[in-house]
Amino acid sequence: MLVIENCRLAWPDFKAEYSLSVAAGTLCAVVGPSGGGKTTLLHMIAGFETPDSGCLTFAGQDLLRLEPSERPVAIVFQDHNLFPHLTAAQNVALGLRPSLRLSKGEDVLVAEMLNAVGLEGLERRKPGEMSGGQRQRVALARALISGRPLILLDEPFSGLDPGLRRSMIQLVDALRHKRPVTIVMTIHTPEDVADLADQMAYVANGQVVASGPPADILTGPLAAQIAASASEP
Ligand SMILES: Nc1ncnc2c1ncn2[C@@H]1O[C@H](COP(=O)(O)OP(=O)(O)OP(=O)(O)O)[C@@H](O)[C@H]1O
Repeated sequence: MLVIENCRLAWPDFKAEYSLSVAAGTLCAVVGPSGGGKTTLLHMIAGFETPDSGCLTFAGQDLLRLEPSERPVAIVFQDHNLFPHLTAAQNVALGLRPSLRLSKGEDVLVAEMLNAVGLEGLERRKPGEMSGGQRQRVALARALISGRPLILLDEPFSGLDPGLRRSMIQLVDALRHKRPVTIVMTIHTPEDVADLADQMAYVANGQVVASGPPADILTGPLAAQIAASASEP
């Protein structure tokens, strides 16, 4: 279980106080208006931002005592942060061994992960030789192969066309059923994830205003606001 309790952050122009619980092995979609604090929430979980007060635990472990690199967290950003001079296989392998010195068994794991995300045959391509969707698959594979149990996806598929976006979300859903991971994903298009997410959290003005089953959130009192934020450019 990921538990965030009254975690406060304050900048001159933005104040946040987050409280949210996400059950282990579930997919939580974070929605809400632009500037509402979705990315900041993920950055805080990953350790890029430190709350002034509050509690943040995962599987009972106090994450606030850990450096970002020590946290059981892998994060995928919208711009996916791939290394342009490395092949798809090497970019994925970084999630396993930052030195890229892989054992034979680890080579096999990388190949299996590339297959799992539908990139068989493209192992030797560099990011510049792949489509946006293929690059996102590499970034996803790198996060998943890290073996870290908490995966944070920050608008990972928003640059893709609607059909590809939906199929990437289905891929995330399929992969999480193969290996138990807890996923928190920010998304601008709640309808893409409504039938797959276990939980939806609406974040606005630096707070989790509501959280629950997607059907309840999408048809509840916030329905109009969620629809409005989904139609923002
Ligand atoms: N390091 C920082 N210092 C000061 N302000 C920051 C910092 N990081 C984020 N903010 C502010 O926090 C607010 C929330 O930003 P955030 O990126 O979390 O929103 P968001 O909901 O993810 O928006 P979007 O949907 O547009 O990506 C913004 O006003 C932003 O300017």
